[in-house]
Amino acid sequence: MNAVDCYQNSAMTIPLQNKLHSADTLVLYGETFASRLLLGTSRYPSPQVLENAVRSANPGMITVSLRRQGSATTEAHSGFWDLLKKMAVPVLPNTAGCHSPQEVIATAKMAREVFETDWIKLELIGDDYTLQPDTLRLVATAETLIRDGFKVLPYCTEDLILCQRLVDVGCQAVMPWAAPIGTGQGPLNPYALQLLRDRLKVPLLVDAGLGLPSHACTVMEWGYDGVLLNTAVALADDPIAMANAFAMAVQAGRSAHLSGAMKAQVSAQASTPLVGTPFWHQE
Ligand SMILES: CC(=O)[C@@H](O)[C@H](O)COP(=O)(O)O
Repeated sequence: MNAVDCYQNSAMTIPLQNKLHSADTLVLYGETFASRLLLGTSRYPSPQVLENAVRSANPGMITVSLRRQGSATTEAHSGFWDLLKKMAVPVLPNTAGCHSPQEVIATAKMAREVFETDWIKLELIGDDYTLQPDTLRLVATAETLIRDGFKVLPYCTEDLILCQRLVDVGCQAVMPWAAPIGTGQGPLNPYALQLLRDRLKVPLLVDAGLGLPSHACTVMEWGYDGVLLNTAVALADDPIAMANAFAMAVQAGRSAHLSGAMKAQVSAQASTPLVGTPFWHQE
């Protein structure tokens, strides 16, 4: 028995009856990832802080904007590409800043060459003020990319039918927002996000708008498979500590989800056992 298989304190060692939690990993398009937290690489105070935050979070993937970072061939940006390679975390290129399907497709193809990966986070912006995705053109764009061999992770709203259509055209995972990018407001529409989780069987990751570890923990408790976030870590006073806090929150939420939470009760239920009945037995 190893350390993962048991719970220990000074008085006793308790074998875990269910090993599900230790074996639990994020699987997307048949690939397994080390963590359910995906992290963005923008807006950090310095490359060193970015590197340390990534090490602190140990994310499953880091997402990178080809358009925002510029070409790896220009001297100004080559340090960033070197840093990405040094961190040795799988890269998820994104199409941030693209406003048309044509821009998205050209950017995705360029990213595939630069990063030598078929993964793409599909961002097709429909409104510059809210950075809301262009929901009307998203599905067809995703379909084009999938036909071209990309593993598409679409950033979308929490609309059930939109997400269903993305799955219908071949997206094996969907990434609804919690709130507009960079706002840190947390899940603004818990009803729709939970409904989505109930209705769709594919992996779902919340992408954008998370501001606190508790937001990440909450969506993981709902059964979301992962989260993608950037601003909440990059703009924290201590991004390295915050990266770790998010990593722990994601794990806590996942573990709580797998553990089966009690049902909330309307009225008080005595938790102090009656004499002679220390355990509750289901009939
Ligand atoms: C980096 C990236 O991909 C963002 O566009 C993403 O949506 C994260 O959003 P937040 O910065 O709100 O976490």
